Amino acid sequence: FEGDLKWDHNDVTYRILNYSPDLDASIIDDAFARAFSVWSDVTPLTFTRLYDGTADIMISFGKKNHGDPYPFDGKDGLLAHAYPPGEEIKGDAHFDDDEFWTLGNGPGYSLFLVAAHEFGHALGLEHSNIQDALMYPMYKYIADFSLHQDDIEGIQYLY
Ligand SMILES: COc1ccc(S(=O)(=O)[C@H](CC(=O)O)C(F)F)cc1
Ligand SMILES: [Ca+2]
Ligand SMILES: [Zn+2]
Ligand SMILES: [Zn+2]
Repeated sequence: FEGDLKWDHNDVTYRILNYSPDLDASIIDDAFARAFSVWSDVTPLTFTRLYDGTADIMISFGKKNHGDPYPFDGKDGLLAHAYPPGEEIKGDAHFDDDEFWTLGNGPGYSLFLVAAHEFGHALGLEHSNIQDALMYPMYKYIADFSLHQDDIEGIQYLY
């Protein structure tokens, strides 16, 4: 998706519009908060959760056609997508609720890992060609996750 280079402010806001039935809402809230802290740990960015109105990053779960020109595809395949910074839908992150969202190493996809990757896009990052980088375009479960140097260099170039 095309978009601006980066946010023109460091105090980025987000709002969780709806939830997946796969995990308890408090678990989802925490997974998103941890995914944001991946990026705030290495930049001057702060992330504040809003409970109404318009936030920079509007987060939602949807299936197939979910209101934008990029429909999801049922189980597997596309897991999620996010728009680069900007107004309106730009910056927003959508998660395919035909996936089974989990956190551990069991079946399904880690909501934390996928969200951390999507939020990278929502901050302006493109894909990495380093397989161990978070921004590598293929999902791979990682137990004790930490950002790769390539991810850190990418985000610190922007902010
Ligand atoms: C590690 O995090 C992700 C890896 C791959 C994906 S994806 O397979 O859904 C990817 C979307 C993306 O790169 O954000 C695909 F092209 F749709 C999402 C998150
Ligand atoms: Ca899918
Ligand atoms: Zn979408
Ligand atoms: Zn991606």
